[in-house]
Amino acid sequence: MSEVLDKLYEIILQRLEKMPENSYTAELVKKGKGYIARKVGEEAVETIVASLYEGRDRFISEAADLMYHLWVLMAVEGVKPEELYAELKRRMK
Ligand SMILES: N=c1c2ncn([C@@H]3O[C@H](COP(=O)(O)OP(=O)(O)OP(=O)(O)O)[C@@H](O)[C@H]3O)c2ncn1[C@@H]1O[C@H](COP(=O)(O)O)[C@@H](O)[C@H]1O
Repeated sequence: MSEVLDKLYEIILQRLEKMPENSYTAELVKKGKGYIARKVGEEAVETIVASLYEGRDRFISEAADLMYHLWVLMAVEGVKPEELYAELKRRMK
C-alpha cells in the first residue's frame, strides 16, 4: 500500500530482532512501550506546534518523526501496516 512505510516497518522489525548498538529504534525499545507511547504523544504535540507556528518544512519534519514513532509502537504492539491499511480501507466511503 505504501512502499516507504512498508520498508520502514521492515527495517524497524529487523532492529527489534537484532537490537544493534547504534540503533535509535533499539534504544527506544529498551526503554519500553510506555516510553515509546509517550514519544508518540510528544511528537504529536510537536507536529501541532509546527502546524500552527513553524511553517511547512518543520511540519513535514515533525509529521515524519510522528509517523516513525507510531510505526515503532505498532511493531512493539505486533500490529502490521496491512492491518492499519485494512482498517482505513474499511472506513473509506
Ligand atoms: N525514520 C526514522 C526516524 N525519524 C526520527 N527518528 C529519530 O527520532 C528522534 C526524534 O527526535 P527527538 O528530538 O524527539 O528525540 P531525541 O531527543 O533524539 O531522543 P529522546 O531522548 O527524546 O528519545 C531523533 O533522534 C531522530 O533521529 C528516526 N530514527 C530512525 N528512523 C528510521 O528508522 C530506521 C532504523 O533506524 P535506527 O534504529 O537508528 O538504525 C532507519 O532506517 C531510519 O530511517
